[in-house]
Amino acid sequence: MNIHDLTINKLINGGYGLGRLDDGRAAMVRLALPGETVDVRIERQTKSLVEGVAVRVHAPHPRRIEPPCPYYGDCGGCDLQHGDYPCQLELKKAIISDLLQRHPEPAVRRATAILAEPLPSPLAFGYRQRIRLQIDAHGRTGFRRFHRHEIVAVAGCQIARDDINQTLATLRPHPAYASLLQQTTELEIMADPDGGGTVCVFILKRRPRPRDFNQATALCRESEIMNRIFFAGRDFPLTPAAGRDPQIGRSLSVTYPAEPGRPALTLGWEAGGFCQINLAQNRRLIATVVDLAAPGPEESVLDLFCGMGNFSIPLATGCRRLLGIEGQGSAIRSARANARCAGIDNAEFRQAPIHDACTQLTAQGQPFDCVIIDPPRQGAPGLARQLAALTGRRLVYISCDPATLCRDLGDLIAAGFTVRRLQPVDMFPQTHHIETVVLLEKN
Ligand SMILES: C[S@@+](CC[C@H](N)C(=O)[O-])C[C@H]1O[C@@H](n2cnc3c(N)ncnc32)[C@H](O)[C@@H]1O
Repeated sequence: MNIHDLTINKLINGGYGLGRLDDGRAAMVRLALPGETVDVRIERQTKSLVEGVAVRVHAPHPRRIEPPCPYYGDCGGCDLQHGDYPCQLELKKAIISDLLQRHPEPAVRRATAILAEPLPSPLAFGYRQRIRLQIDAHGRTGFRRFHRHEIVAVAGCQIARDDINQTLATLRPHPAYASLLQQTTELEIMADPDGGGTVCVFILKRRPRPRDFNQATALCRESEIMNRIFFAGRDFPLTPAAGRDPQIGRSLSVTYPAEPGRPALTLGWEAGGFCQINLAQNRRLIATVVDLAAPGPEESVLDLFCGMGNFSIPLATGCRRLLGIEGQGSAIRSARANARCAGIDNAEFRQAPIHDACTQLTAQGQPFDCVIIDPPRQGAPGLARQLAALTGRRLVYISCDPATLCRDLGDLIAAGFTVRRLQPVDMFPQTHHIETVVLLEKN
């Protein structure tokens, strides 16, 4: 069933256009823009809510464009490609602003006044450092449809870096590739900027057999751009399968050249481990975090959810002492290696669940001048009081979900913080996702 002539009032978190039906129900509509009048194909509905997708636009937004990707609308990925890039930035700011304004805590609502313009990404397409393709029962590779298990087969991805698309193009005609895909559920292709090529991880249905290793070796020999192949699976760890170099190292790395006021920076991480997806924009994200944290040479810094030391390494060069905490063992190994490579000897990295580590540090009663927190999408529920106890002066919160950020800001304000700066950083062009860096100070 379709809805006709629905007016979209605004875009909300998740990238949905919000409208209201004559019967009073709210309608959340994908692929629409504010102010548009659209026909909607209903995908789900309840007594109070209808969800669907815009199938026809009668009165287009002035910044609506023809999406360049042939899979747009089918693939569940880029849900803002129908707006030009400046329009996407405006919409992302409006989404954060709307969430702040609807918060029950007046101090969160007041923070809307200091919400800065989002920092645009240097690249609006071709920026993703890695993609994860799903493999269907016929050995086709693709991305999932929106909220569906079904796969949309793709030959490439316009938001991925060129070297990733080139890798995919060289793999596709190869019989060894088709054969490996029969045993594969997911394929991750990632760029290794310093290594000058790409790395593939085949997630296998079962433990690898000698024939799989032979096929991986054949693929590496044929492809000029792919440096290394790994196998991984549910019941076995990341396993080197083939590589140009007989010593198949696990690390990938990026080097950012020196800029005025910022020394050169090399960051490495292990294949399959976390790194920010948009490496060019990551340089700006790091600069934003360092500028807001502004650690003095006599200050101590606590970096929670530190990963491979993305913020810890540049922060440690400007402070007396840094402690980084992170749950993933491979990330901690990389953080220690990154510190060694940068000649840093004032940073310590501990592998621990964040809540446990915060409880322990709070009990020790030694606050840090500055605390950095970069949690996953779920945010940091239940940590506000501990963060208040652990923070001497400044807290820098890096968030990839404005809804959980606003919830946590309410708790942090109640725990004794004031919001001083709110800087969105666009790490994910063409999608509704937005990173926000927030500076809070202890009252
Ligand atoms: C958004 S990433 C940020 C990593 C790093 N700050 C960066 O910029 O690359 C979140 C990190 O938190 C880690 N993590 C998630 N939940 C955790 C938990 N409960 N305890 C410890 N670490 C956790 C993940 O392994 C991941 O490295």
